[in-house]
Amino acid sequence: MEFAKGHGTGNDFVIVPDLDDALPLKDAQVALLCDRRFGIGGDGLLRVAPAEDPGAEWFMDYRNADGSIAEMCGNGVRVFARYLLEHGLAEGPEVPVATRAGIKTVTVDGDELRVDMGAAVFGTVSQASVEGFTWPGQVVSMGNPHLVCHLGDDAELEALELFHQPRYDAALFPDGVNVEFVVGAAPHVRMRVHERGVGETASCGTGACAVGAVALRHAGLDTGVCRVDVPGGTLTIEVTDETLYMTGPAVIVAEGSFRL
Ligand SMILES: N[C@@H](CCC[C@H](N)C(=O)O)C(=O)O
Repeated sequence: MEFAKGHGTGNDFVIVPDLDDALPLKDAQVALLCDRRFGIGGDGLLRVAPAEDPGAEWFMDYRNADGSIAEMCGNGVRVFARYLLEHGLAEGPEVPVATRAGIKTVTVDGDELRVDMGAAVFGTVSQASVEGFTWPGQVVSMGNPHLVCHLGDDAELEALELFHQPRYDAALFPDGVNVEFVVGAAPHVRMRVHERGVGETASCGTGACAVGAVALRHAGLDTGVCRVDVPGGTLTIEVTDETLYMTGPAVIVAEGSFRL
């Protein structure tokens, strides 16, 4: 089986080209491919399959490292577009990608890629707990679910123990949730994230979108730009009247074959 490996701000993915849609991967196969000791290793897997939607040629079949399906992956869609561009499967500068959360258009922006992610949808206020500490959290949908919690300072963010899934209101999130922990205020915030179906990762694109949108809203801004630092780098979030753009790097680091 051919594969490639890529990452966006340290959020890494196994890429499986399945151009004839002949390789529907089972959960256990995805988990093996993403295993860092027994497989290739990745926070998730991107299967490149033909799109059914006429607005895009390719569908990003995104799976979390545990094999579970998620609606959307912000770093993944940039890495997916980079793969298409490098393999002559798309021409650019605009690359429409079909996802479970609709078509996302990725645009080449110098060395980086900019994605029209669609507007953030704000929900209720809930809470998340880690090791007996509880923070209020803003619910945000970027196609997939997020809970954005603000912490007091950098020391509190550094000290956070994210080996385990933060506790959350399971009635509100029956399918689980990605939890972001943030310090700072717009136009510049820092975050760590615990991803549903993965664990703590070096970055989460949809999480950074949710965090940037919340930071701008806290600053009383309906539109604007917010820099979001993640452990693996920096993503830039721009909120306009119509939509939300995320800009950041995406690189392919390896290609090879794997015995499944
Ligand atoms: N890392 C991703 C998000 C991947 C999906 C997430 N774990 C979920 O289950 O919703 C990103 O860059 O957005």
